[in-house]
Amino acid sequence: MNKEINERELVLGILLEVTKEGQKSHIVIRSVLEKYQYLDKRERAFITRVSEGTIERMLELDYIIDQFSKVKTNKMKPVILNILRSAVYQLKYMDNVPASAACNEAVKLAVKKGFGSLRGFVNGVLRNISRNLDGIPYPSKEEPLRYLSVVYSMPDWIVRQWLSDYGYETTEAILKSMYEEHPTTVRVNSGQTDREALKEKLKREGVEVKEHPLSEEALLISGYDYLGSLESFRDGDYQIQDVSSIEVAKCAGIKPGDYVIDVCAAPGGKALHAAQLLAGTGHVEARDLTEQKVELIRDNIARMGFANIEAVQMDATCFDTDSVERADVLLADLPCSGLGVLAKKTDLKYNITERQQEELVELQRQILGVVKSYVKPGGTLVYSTCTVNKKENEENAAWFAEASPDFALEFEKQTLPSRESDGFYLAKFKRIR
Ligand SMILES: C[S@@+](CC[C@H](N)C(=O)[O-])C[C@H]1O[C@@H](n2cnc3c(N)ncnc32)[C@H](O)[C@@H]1O
Repeated sequence: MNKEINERELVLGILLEVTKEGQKSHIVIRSVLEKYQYLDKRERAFITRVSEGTIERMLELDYIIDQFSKVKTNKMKPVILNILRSAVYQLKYMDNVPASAACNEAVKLAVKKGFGSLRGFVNGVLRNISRNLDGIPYPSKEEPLRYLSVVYSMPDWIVRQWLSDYGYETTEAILKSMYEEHPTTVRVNSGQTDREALKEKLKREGVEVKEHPLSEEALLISGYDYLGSLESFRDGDYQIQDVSSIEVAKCAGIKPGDYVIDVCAAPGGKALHAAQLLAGTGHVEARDLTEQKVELIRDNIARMGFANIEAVQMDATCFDTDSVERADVLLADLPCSGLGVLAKKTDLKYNITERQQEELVELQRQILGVVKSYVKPGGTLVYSTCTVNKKENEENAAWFAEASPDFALEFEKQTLPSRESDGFYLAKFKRIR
């Protein structure tokens, strides 16, 4: 590659943008790969793997560095800290990178970035870690919170909440699943094609494709560059949607001719599924807060080619008199802390706080309190989130049932994150009078 800027320097730039500027990692990585189009496949894969891996394992990497450095990570200059982090990631998790290369390249990069005086420090810390990789003193399992937080690089407050909600074994299973491979799940647009035909079409496009073990409507795809380059995607043969989220429209009991309102619909996964289940009848109103979000829904409607759905800009916290008792089915897939999709959104765990979670619980209650009157007597309300914790999920459903005697909880389901599925929660309510 062009030797003026090498792949480790690009990784450093990505890490600095994510950790210092608070940018989202997948966006920063994508824009670097777009800017440096001339990179070959191997270099692109290296940049993606080291950047994503370093961010994903950041708490563990900092813990390791702190075991071997007199200057602690919270006192280090961001450039040096991020050079060390990505080098330790290569040492610990990338067998195909020789230890000498990880150390030497880190030292060279520190010098190139104007930290020549720290050359000995960077070299010393990394050689020391490299020599002792197999004997790193991790926290003891006797301290489950600290142990799980360091080993799975998860902020304390999230581990504490999961331990309290689900116990040790389940918490560790959730944390482990974050590090398994997660191919993309797509829901087949059955109005237009079927699973067999779509499988063949995807294979012809060079995509690796498997049937989803948990859903007859879904396929697992991988090995593609980006979705927009696939004709099958542009043709609207499928929609990206996790199996857990496919359950929402499925469980809602949608019948031909129904009026469906989705109050938080962008980018449109569940609303489009509802439109598909209506098979050309009825109507879906897919709402979201901003025009920008509504545009995303419109793009997907156009791509999937449904005529029985429209996207509308509307704030779900504001009462809409025209909607009162209008909906046979109301979907309330509300903004949430997203703890069920941390495997896919690597940096979210460092950005979401317990305080924000509390605010989200309030927002969820506020929205539910407003939109419940849009449900017809006898109609259905499905509350869902892509998160994993009782406050936003079971406790909110219990609050809603208590505060709304005209609604009865029919069932609720918490799906925990796993290889095959995101973490997801849904509660189905019937309006009984
Ligand atoms: C979990 S996402 C919805 C995902 C969508 N249901 C799907 O299946 O593709 C939550 C959505 O709520 C929207 N939102 C947040 N606050 C809102 C509000 N006050 N009114 C309407 N939508 C809101 C966000 O813009 C976001 O698109």
